[in-house]
Amino acid sequence: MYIVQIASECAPVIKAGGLGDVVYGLSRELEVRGHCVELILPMYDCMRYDHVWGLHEAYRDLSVPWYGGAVHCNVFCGWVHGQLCFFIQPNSGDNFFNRGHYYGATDDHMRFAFFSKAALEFLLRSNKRPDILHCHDWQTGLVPVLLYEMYQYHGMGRQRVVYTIHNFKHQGIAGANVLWATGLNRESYYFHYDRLLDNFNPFALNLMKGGIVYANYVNTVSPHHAWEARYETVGYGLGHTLEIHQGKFGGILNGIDYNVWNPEKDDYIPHPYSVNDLSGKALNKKALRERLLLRDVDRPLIAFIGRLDEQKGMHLVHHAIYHALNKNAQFVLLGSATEPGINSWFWHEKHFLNSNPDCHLELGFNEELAHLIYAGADMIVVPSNYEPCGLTQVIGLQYGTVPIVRGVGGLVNTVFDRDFDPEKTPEERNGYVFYQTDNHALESAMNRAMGLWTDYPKEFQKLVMQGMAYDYSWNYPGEQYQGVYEMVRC
Ligand SMILES: Nc1ncnc2c1ncn2[C@@H]1O[C@H](COP(=O)(O)OP(=O)(O)O[C@H]2O[C@H](CO)[C@@H](O)[C@H](O)[C@H]2O)[C@@H](O)[C@H]1O
Repeated sequence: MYIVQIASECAPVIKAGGLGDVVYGLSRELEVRGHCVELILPMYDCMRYDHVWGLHEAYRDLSVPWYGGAVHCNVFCGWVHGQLCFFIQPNSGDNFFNRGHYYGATDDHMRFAFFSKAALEFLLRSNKRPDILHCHDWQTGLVPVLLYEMYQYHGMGRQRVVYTIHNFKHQGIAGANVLWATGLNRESYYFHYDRLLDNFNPFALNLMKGGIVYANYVNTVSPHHAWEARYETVGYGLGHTLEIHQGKFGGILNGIDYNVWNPEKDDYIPHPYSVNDLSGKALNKKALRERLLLRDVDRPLIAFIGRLDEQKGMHLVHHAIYHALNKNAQFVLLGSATEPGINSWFWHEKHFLNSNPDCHLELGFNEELAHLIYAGADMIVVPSNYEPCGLTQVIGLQYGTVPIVRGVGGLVNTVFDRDFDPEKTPEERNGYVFYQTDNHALESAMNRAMGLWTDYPKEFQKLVMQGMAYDYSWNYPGEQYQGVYEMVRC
């Protein structure tokens, strides 16, 4: 099959979080399975150009209709660690992708509406006719709308869309100007409950809802979150829309790319190791301590890696730091916040804990340090409020770092409590799970993990090895996506 992924991120060239990992990892897996895969991405000024090989102009002066006129774009082409990618660079006074950041501008809905339109225009003009367009999150929710309402009449009648939702919280709320800019026009047609009208705001369009309504298949990134999105509040108002479209909605658990996340051949860690010989892990712990100026003592080291966002359970992350220190463990946090209140809160904590020899807070985005933390830590906490899939616990398992997670979303599908899991045998369990959102729930899970590390080190090592034995590669999810593509293709 010929598959084109249209997305706002692809690791490592454009990565704000897990979306980038998934777009890259899934594309590689599909290529290994013999499919032809291409990516269309925005050409941001701040992307990691050092991760693109052979960047060259592929299409000059692509004229993208926009409002009554057109925006002229150049399309560049290059390889991101073996993956062929097209980058769209608009030449307009709006400077859509020259903002010094990926997201967070007040006109994000216009930036990505433009990107969706430009991606389709590029496919049309360059005579590319993929079997499948795979779109991700609200940024590309307009692609199936434009395809079905416009582009199918220009010779793209055989293309089918799979739409993957990585986070229901951000839905792309827009006004009528999106319709006039993209040429969809007909306000009264689109401001309709059955189409793009937001389920709660009668004056707004919802781009993610458009993706759900118009795509041929819709999924989120774990089976449990697919259930939660329909029946609990984490669908952020789209539960009823999912209910209406339940026949084409499901959950496919993410994988991780074992060529990127593999302690046996990770270039970012000084001491490779494997489940058969864990001695390198202890050396990485030492290297991590040296790098972050932590003292080298016989204590467990607990980590948190992730966006500092309300989604990730910030009050519990905060409590985990102090509870670990109270219990004579060490704590390392790597994260960045876009929300100013959370940002200043954690900068305050960082200053407060700066001279503590058992704790380090690294505020910012640092891919290389993330690898060393996964390799050097003993445990990783993921106390999320909600979590569509979660990659940090899965990467943790692969690196022999025991996850301590809250039992929500994809965390339920990937982590099985060592002491209490109702379905897994003791030999199949791989971490610790708590359910409530209060400090005591987190403490009880952390205490059980730290207790095992301190009092029963052999048992702890067994748990580490059981976690490393899990296969969370793209192999199985790749097969599932392939099945979905086959189901919807013409
Ligand atoms: N400061 C930092 N420095 C370096 N690396 C950092 C970092 N902060 C995060 N990362 C990395 O970014 C990724 C984050 O993965 P998550 O699963 O937490 O994704 P996120 O919540 O962004 O995305 C959403 O999409 C993904 C993919 O579908 C879902 O798993 C998830 O539940 C959903 O919320 C990991 O690779 C992690 O190592």
